[in-house]
Amino acid sequence: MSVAKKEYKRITVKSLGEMKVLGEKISMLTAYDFTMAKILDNAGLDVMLVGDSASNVMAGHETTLPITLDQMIYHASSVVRAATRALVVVDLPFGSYQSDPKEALRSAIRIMKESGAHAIKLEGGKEIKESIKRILNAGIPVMGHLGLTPQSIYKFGSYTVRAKEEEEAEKLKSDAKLLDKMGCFALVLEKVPAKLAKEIAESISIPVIGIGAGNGCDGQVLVVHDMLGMTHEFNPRFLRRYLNLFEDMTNAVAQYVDDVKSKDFPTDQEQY
Ligand SMILES: Nc1nc(=O)c2c([nH]1)NC[C@@H]1CN(c3ccc(C(=O)N[C@@H](CCC(=O)O)C(=O)O)cc3)CN21
Ligand SMILES: CC(C)C(=O)C(=O)O
Ligand SMILES: [Mg+2]
Repeated sequence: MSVAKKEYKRITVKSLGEMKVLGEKISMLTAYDFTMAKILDNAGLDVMLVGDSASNVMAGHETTLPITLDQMIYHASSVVRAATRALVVVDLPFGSYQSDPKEALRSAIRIMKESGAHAIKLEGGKEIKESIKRILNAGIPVMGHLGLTPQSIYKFGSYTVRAKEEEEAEKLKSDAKLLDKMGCFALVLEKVPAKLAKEIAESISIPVIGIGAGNGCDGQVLVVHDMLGMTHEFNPRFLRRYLNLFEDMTNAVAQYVDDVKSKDFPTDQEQY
């Protein structure tokens, strides 16, 4: 069966729902800064996620927990300035929404107001139901995130595959249905069995965007520095590397160091 491919001038949360219906897979990557976001937007990426993985990738922290709301807004505003077509979604960082629904809404409003982003994402299901409701009631589009939820790493103790056991799988399915029913526009499923992710994608109306969740999802997301091969020590099975930039950039910088030391750079043509 062939499906009509639609050209989108600007991706909206509605476009993603249409893509699911048309069977057009959704492409999403993280973005944390203007220059990278320009490249992603220009390349035709559908969704740019200002992930709290900036805590690891940008700031060098071990986990996503330390990054602050102010820091997320700084990254998000840089990405928003680069986006002409892509939808920009921003992670609510750890500690900015778990206390109570009012705090969650305040944090979401700050992101929308101060960065100009189009939507927010937060981790969790039933436990944060009231917070999600409040944010949705304010007219802010919400993307869910279930499965491996890195903000709860100390509860689980490792980054292993989630929902392999029946009980956790049932909770995941019911959380996914809840997020769909409440009116979230999409859902990220991280590191869960492909069969389960496919079953969920087929049983809910909103797009399911997977990371390590198999090809039955309605879209895929990766951390951009991982797929470009800049983070050479991060090697999960779900990661496909499209470049080996760690190596290429190391060689380029080493060459520059050599050229400066050997006085090869700058030449007459490279000075005034
Ligand atoms: N660079 C980067 N990429 C990511 O995908 C990412 C981050 N940072 N930071 C926040 C979260 C953490 N994420 C993770 C972290 C670890 C694995 C993982 O598979 N780790 C091990 C296996 C761990 C285990 O099985 O115990 C691996 O194979 O590398 C997956 C996603 C996804 N996010
Ligand atoms: C891996 C994606 C889904 C994420 O939440 C992040 O980059 O923070
Ligand atoms: Mg995140």
